[in-house]
This record gives sequence, structure tokens and C-alpha cells, in this order.
Amino acid sequence: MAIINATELAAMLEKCGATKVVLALSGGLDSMVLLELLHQVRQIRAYQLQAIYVNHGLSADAPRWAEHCANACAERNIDFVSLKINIDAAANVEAAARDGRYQALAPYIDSAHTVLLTGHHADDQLETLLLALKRGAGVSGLSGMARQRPFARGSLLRPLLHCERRHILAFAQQNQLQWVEDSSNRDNRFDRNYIRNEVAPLLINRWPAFTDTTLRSMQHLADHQQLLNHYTEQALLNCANGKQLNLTALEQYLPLQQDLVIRSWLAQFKLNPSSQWLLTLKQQVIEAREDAVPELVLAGYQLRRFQKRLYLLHAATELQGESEAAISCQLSWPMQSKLQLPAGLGELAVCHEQAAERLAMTRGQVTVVFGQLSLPFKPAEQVQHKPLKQWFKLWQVPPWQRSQIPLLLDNEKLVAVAGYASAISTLQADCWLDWLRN
Ligand SMILES: Nc1ncnc2c1ncn2[C@@H]1O[C@H](COP(=O)(O)OP(=O)(O)OP(=O)(O)O)[C@@H](O)[C@H]1O
Repeated sequence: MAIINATELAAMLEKCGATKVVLALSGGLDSMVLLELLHQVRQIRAYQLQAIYVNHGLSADAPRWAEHCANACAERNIDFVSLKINIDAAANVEAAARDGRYQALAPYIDSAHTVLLTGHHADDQLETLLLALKRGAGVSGLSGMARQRPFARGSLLRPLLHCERRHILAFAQQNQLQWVEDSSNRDNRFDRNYIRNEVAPLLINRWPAFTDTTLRSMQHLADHQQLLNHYTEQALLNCANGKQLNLTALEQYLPLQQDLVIRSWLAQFKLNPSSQWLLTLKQQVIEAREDAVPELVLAGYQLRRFQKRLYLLHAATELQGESEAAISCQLSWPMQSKLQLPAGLGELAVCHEQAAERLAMTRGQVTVVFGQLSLPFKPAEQVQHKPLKQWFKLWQVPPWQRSQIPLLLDNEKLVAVAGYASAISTLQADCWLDWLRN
């Protein structure tokens, strides 16, 4: 597609509800063209404009590029900021530079009406697709970059995403713009450069509309991905409750949809397992014998199944109190103030004065213990005493959680099981006793 003009850029900004526009300015061809377009847009509408150059600390030429950007902004009376960041030398340099750059830019996108602009264009999008094919990406990866998406407190917009580089170059020449060339762009050891310099020209020479048609396919994929996301979100609402996944609800969906639901449930906790791991989860955990309590490890977490639910447990915190040693404590609690629990189990507070009065009547305080599962207990609304262990089974409390639940004793008698039940009539445990878990 041909390059957009200032009126079209103004319309895009209008659609984003922008009042402040921040340009990520590298000094290269594309972002310099955007700088010029923004300068022209100002004749149409007033915006608060800012351009930011990020020095990744990777090139000795960076100060020269920063100066080039500063001069171009000064000529157009646009506010300019230069930032310096440090990149982890051991990491994948391209990815680390990009992540570091977005992190540095984020604080400047400080309201819903602030838009960050980058100079990505159609040829970048074609390269992204070819790179995604090389790594065997799925629909999401093959859809490439979005023209607009939420970013920090505002949004990110790529106004040139549908414009081909040759049209951007022609605009720059017509407007006598000056830009810097990064010599590392010629280094074909980097996959993107190899595609840009060697592969893409071959395809475009043979089929001149190749970039346009590729972008059309990518848009179809992006639409399908959006539809999939919509249905997966709906299914996730039906199946997940925080770190629990209801397997009976999950069974209603087609196997492929189940995979997507599990993936997006785990993605909420920044977990992105391989297909092989997902298969193991299904075969060894979800489909395990009914009476088994199987488990599987994933990046600092443990997944366990109990009855028809899957639990995601943070190994460092949620499983800490599992050992007998960590729960053998006995705490005296006068109940006027909050009680800090051991092993990161959170804190207890009484939120109903009457309860404190009735419990503290005898000795002025209660005792909090853990793991005494053989204590007899009778919830207020029940008629029979049973060992606590049997109540836990009835309430379907997973075995690994049972010894981490605070038990309140008054004169050695179990009077409340935090979060579950109370022995005091008319006072439900979850309404007079607050258990704030970490
Ligand atoms: N050092 C930088 N500082 C600020 N923004 C940057 C920087 N490097 C890249 N960008 C932003 O990211 C976009 C895409 O980066 P990419 O590396 O593909 O571009 P480039 O070839 O370095 O520069 P350009 O796209 O401006 O020609 C740029 O158009 C620009 O908006």
C-alpha cells in the first residue's frame, strides 16, 4: 500500500482518542518519515508531541544518532528526550534491546489519551511472518504485529504498518529528509537481516504484490485469532476460578478447545508450556485414576488434581507449610489485633465483635493450631460431631491444603475452621473470621 498522508494520520490519532503523541524515534528512515508526518499533522490539529530516542548501549554510533534525532526535533519544534538503557549482554540481543526499549518508553505513555507511535511498516510485517514460519509458530505468531494495541496506560499505534518501504523511501526523498543507516542492518548473520536483504527481494521481484497479499493473509489470521480469543475467554470464565480449574466444566468443550482453555488459564500466571508438557498434563494428571492425586511441575509451580479440579500451586509459598515441621506450632491469640500466621499463610482477623466476646469469654484468648485432623468438630448448623478429617473430605478440601488451614481452639475445643465453618451458632466462620491469604 502507498504511504499515508497527514490527514490520514490525524484520522488514526483521532480514532485512538489521542491528545498526547509520543514517537519512538530511532533516526532511521521510517521513524524520521513519521516525525515529518507528525510535524505536518500539527497544521491540522494541536497535539502534545514528544519524540524519544533510546540508546541501547550497543553501538558506538548511538550518540551521533541521538544528536541527529535531537536536531530533527529542534527544527520542527518537537519536544525531544534521549534515554540510555543497559542490555543484558548474555541474552538474545535483538529481543533484549526491544524489551528494554519498550520498558523505557512505558512511563511516558501515562494516560488513556497518550499514544506511542513506532515506524514499523509492511516489509517488517512480511519479515515477521517469514521468521514466524521458520520457528513453526501458531496462528497468533503468524498474525504478526497489530496495527494498534494497548500499551502501558495508553496505546501503541503503528501508522505505517500497511505501507511498503519503497513508498516510505519515496516520501523521504520528496521531502528531502535525512536519516541514519545502522550498518549492522547489513549483517546477514541476524535472521531478520538475512530475510530483509536476501529472501524478501527474491519474492517481491517475482510477485510485486507479494507484500500486500501476505498482509492480507496475516489480517485473516489475526481475525481468526481474535475470534478464538473471544471463545476461549468465555470458556475460561466457565471453567476457572483463580488457581483452580474445574475439570467437569472443561469436559464440555472439544479437546482442541480444552487445550486453549488450559493454555490461557496458565498464561494468567505467565506460564507458557510446550505442547509436549500439555500432553503429559492431560495423560498423567487430568486423566489419572479417579482415586489418585497426581502432580506435575512447571516453572516453579506444581499442578495437582484432586477429585475433578486442577490446582496450580506455587511451590515456594503454597507448599511450604506442607511439611509437619512448619505446621506444628501453637499460637495464642487475644483476638483484639490481627494474628500473623507462620509459613506465609497470611493473617487472621476478627471482623465481628460479638464473636470475640463469646470466644474470649473463658480465658481471654483462643489458641490457633494446624493439622490436628482428628479433633472432633460440629459445625453450628450440623447435628453430629465428626473428626475434622471427615469434614474436610465432605467439603472437598484438597489433602495438601488441610494441614495449612488455621484451627481455632477455645479451651481445647475446636470452635472454628478458618474459611470453612464455625461451631458458634448464628456466626458463620467466613463472616466473623477473616483469613487473609498471601
Ligand atoms: N533506538 C531507538 N529509539 C527509539 N525508537 C526506536 C529505536 N529503535 C527502534 N525504534 C522504534 O522501533 C521501530 C522499529 O524498529 P526497527 O529496528 O525495525 O527500526 P529501525 O530500522 O532501527 O528504524 P526505523 O524503523 O525508524 O527506520 C522504529 O521505527 C522506531 O519507531
